[in-house]
Parts: sequence; structure tokens; C-alpha cells
Amino acid sequence: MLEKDVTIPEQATSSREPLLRVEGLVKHFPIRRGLLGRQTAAVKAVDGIDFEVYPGETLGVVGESGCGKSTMGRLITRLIEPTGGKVEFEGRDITHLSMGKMRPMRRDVQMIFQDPYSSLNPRHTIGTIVSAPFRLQGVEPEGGLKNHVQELLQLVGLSPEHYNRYPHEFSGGQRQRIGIARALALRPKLVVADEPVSALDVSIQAQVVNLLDDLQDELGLTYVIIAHDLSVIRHVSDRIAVMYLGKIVELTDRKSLYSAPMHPYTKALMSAVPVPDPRRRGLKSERILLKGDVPSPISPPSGCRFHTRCWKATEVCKTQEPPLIALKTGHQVACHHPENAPDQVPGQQVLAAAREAVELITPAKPESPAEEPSEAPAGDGAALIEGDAATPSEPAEESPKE
Ligand SMILES: Nc1ncnc2c1ncn2[C@@H]1O[C@H](COP(=O)(O)OP(=O)(O)OP(=O)(O)O)[C@@H](O)[C@H]1O
Repeated sequence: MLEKDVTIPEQATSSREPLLRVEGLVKHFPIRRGLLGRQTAAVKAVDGIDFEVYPGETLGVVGESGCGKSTMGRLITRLIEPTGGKVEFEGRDITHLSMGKMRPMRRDVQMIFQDPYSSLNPRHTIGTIVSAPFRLQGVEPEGGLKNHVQELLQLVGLSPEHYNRYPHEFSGGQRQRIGIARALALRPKLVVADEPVSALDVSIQAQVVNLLDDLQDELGLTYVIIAHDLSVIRHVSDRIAVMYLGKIVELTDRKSLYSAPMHPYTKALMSAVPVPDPRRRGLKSERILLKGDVPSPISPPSGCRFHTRCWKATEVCKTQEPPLIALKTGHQVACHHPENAPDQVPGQQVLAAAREAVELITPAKPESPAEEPSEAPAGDGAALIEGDAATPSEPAEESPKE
């Protein structure tokens, strides 16, 4: 699958007004116990994140399961109320808009969900499902509702004759197309897609990813795409935010992230991505298997949240939380001892526990002479996460239509 060939450089983004701006966004889910339901703790699902999304770009959000990606998506679409922080859309503070005041906003901000099976009502026809946004907003499209919905079905690669059919008559990929048609019905400006292809067969994933790409060009959409799969994120994103335990640990354009990642966790994620070309496999540098589980978001580690699994951790990582700052133009990272950038707190000694946190894995030698890779691999000391971290799967090339 080819990558998007357009990268929005920082210079281009910084001169424009963002479509979406998020500042210090927090979501803590209370944990209640006892008869009185008193709050005893909280799941710190999103714990102070800042980012901007510019018109026409795709921001990919990646991280292990439970790091807060979906919660972030639901916060920026205002499906849930934040505990703290601010969400601005087109310069307007929408953080605490009431349901009524949010209604007109819903036209501009839409969400595509992961599971095309549970997100479509099985008792409703495709026509009813895709026309629901018009009814909810009280909008009568020009040329009539049915015509318009049939055009939408065509836009997402379905037949207008599917109008009277039911969801169970469709495959997973087709159902996701129906979900996309519904999300695009009111021509939103921002679409937040939460794992849009992870429930689909690998052979179908590329078709849906390519459809999202085409629709972005055709309709001038802005995307926030959430995924745990780095090969999907790499294909669709202009810029990428890497999340770990409720925080953004690195944020930059795709090329910088893949050619010179700065956060050790990003390296860990990337080294888990298989190299599809067997001639290039041997070029992948030594990997580090991260041992240990992701800590609980109820009581995340002090200082840098990644320090309990990081092979570079020092005393300062245990005590001081590194801020997310730009160490290069357009490349933000939250790390005291980044890779591919000057050490922020030099002269510190690596903790004894940090040496135990990882295991080196040397890749097998290639069978035939290797060619130069077109883009640098993750670099020395790239890491591999054990357990249910990124489970990369390279979506297949466009295959015959489902
Ligand atoms: N409604 C809720 N009540 C309590 N805890 C929640 C709720 N929703 C999410 N969480 C918790 O918040 C944390 C972040 O969850 P979230 O679903 O945002 O992560 P994620 O990165 O999207 O993971 P996944 O890919 O598995 O969905 C998890 O520990 C999750 O259990």
C-alpha cells in the first residue's frame, strides 16, 4: 500500500489557523465504591494533552490499547464531557457547550466508529441509516432526501440500489462504507475515525483506507484518525501524535517520525512493524523487546510515565515529568533523554532497573544481498513491545471489490 504523498510541513501549518485546538485536555473516569457510591479513585484516561489540527490535514493518533486514544476522540467530538482543559473548533470554545448549542456543531464534526457491525441499527434500512443525520438536523437536501442518499452511497462505492437493503446483507467493508456515508452526509469539516479499519479483514482494510483518502481529496475533509496499527497510521497521516498512558509523548510529521523518532516509546512501537520486503529485513537494526506490562492509568508512574519500561531511564525521569516541547522545528517530544536529539538532562546515570527493562533481539541475516532502504529504519536500539501492543498488519494492496 502506497503512502500518502503529501506531507504538510510545519511552516505550512503554523501560518494557518487550526480547525481544532486542544489545550490541557483531561478526562478522568471516577471509580466509585460502596453503597453511597463514593469516588475512591479515577482512571486517568486522558491526562493533559495539547495539539492542533489544521484544515485539510490528517492527524494520526497511535498508541497501545488503553492509552486513551478513543477517549480523546470522544472528547474532541464532544460525545463525552471533559474533566478539564479546552477544545476549540474554528476558534470557538466548544468545551462546555450544551446539547442544544452543540447541535449545529454536529454538522461540522462527525465520527466514524470501529465496529461496523454494532454501529448500524439492524432493523433500519441503509436509506434510513444514511438519511438519519438529515432528519436529526431538520435539513432537506436539494433534489430530495432519497436522491441525495443514493448519491452518497455512490460516493462511498456502494450501489444506489442498496437503499432499501438491511445491514445484515452487507460485508464488514461495505458496512464501514455505510458508516462513512452516514458520517459524510452533512458534509462535515472534521471527521474523527476511531480505528476505522481494525475490525475489517486485512484484505479489505486497504480499500477502506484508500476510500478515506479519496474522499478527503474530493471533499476537502480534515481527519483525526485513531489506530493502534502503525502501518495504517503511516499510510494515512500527515502528522502523527504518539500517546502513552493518557499523554502525548511525541508529535511531528510522518517523515520525521519514521526517519528519526525521538521518544524511546515511539522507537518501541516502530520496531514492531514488520518489514514486508524480505531483502530489507536484515537491515532492521537490533531490536529491544520491552518487558513488563503497561502500568495502570489509575495510578500512573511518577515523572515520565514511560520510565518503568524505558531502557534510558534515569533518576530525573522518575521524579520530573518531561514537558512536550519542540526539539526541532515541528517535532515535539516529551523526553529527558531523547533519541536523535540532544540529551535534555545530560550527565545522569541510567537506572539499574532500566537495564532490566529490555531485551535485545538481533534480526536474522538476510538470505540475499540487501538493497538500501528508501527511508531509514527505526535506528539503533529500536524496540519491540511484548504483549498486546501495536499488532501491525500491513493492509493488503487493493484487491478485487468485495
Ligand atoms: N467509560 C469509562 N469508564 C471508566 N473507564 C474508562 C471508560 N472509558 C475508557 N476507560 C478507561 O480509560 C482508559 C483509556 O481507554 P481508551 O478506550 O480511551 O483507550 P484506547 O487507547 O482507545 O484503547 P483501545 O484501543 O483498547 O480502545 C482505559 O484504561 C479504559 O479502561
